[in-house]
Amino acid sequence: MKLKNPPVNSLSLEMLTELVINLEKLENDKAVRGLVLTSEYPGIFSAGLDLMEMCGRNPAHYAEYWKALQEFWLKLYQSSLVVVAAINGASPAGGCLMSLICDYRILADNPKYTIGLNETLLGIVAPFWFKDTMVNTIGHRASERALQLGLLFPPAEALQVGLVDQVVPEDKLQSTALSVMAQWLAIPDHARQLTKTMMRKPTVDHLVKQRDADIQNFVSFVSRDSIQKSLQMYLQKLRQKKS
Ligand SMILES: CCCCC/C=C\C/C=C\CC/C=C/CC(=O)SCCNC(=O)CCNC(=O)[C@H](O)C(C)(C)COP(=O)(O)OP(=O)(O)OC[C@H]1O[C@@H](n2cnc3c(N)ncnc32)[C@H](O)[C@@H]1OP(=O)(O)O
Repeated sequence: MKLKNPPVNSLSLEMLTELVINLEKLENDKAVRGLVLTSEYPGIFSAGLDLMEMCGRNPAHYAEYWKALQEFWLKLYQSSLVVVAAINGASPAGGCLMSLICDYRILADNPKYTIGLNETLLGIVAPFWFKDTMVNTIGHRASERALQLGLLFPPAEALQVGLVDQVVPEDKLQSTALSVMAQWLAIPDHARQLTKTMMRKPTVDHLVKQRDADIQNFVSFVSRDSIQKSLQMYLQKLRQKKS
């Protein structure tokens, strides 16, 4: 599956909705057992959540957006397919989250392709289920440091901390993803799927129990004037970078 939402594959409401529909189609197709997630645009895997969905909108919109993001996370995290992320570009915040919920992550070796949950740099806070997903991958201490500092790791550091499973030359990314997929598909589906469900259930249950409260938290947090100001300033900085 190739992410395709120019210019930076930000996760807009429309993009999240399409991703969920496509995932459902693949899940229901008996001929499909695995999925490689990559970007149509080498250089950018995904810029994460679409900041335009979180700026200057009304509470009903924020609630709808957050629910769509939860839905996407729940679908992909619980997918019965083998999901391999072939990360061919920068992968900040929601882009990193999307990689973390795959079964295996391969990052192309390019110093520009940084990955991490950098929410604090925007003056916002990664919600508990982003944090849980990261802790499940790299452990508590490394997550605490990475989350507080909003670290974006270049490939060698991402590998060292365990945020990705492999770093490979850019021209070997897709072929490596296919050989990793072959290795995972050699395991009987039912045994692998039950194991995945068992490993992920506590994290899934945590969000499912708190879903409505989490939406309310997001809406009231993002509606604050101070948060709106931080997001606007961040967007301005991104735009000024060009000039
Ligand atoms: C205790 C209480 C707790 C309560 C908690 C409750 C709830 C939690 C609340 C909030 C949590 C919300 C979580 C958010 C997670 C996120 O994902 S936020 C998004 C973070 N993303 C980023 O920081 C990435 C920003 N982008 C970049 O760094 C770069 O764009 C890039 C991806 C590295 C690409 O660089 P490049 O040089 O190629 O492109 P440009 O920078 O020139 O960008 C082109 C164009 O795209 C716009 N843009 C970039 N990123 C985004 C984005 N994420 N959303 C929307 N638009 C984006 C950029 O502004 C440019 O636009 P243009 O100038 O109009 O062309």
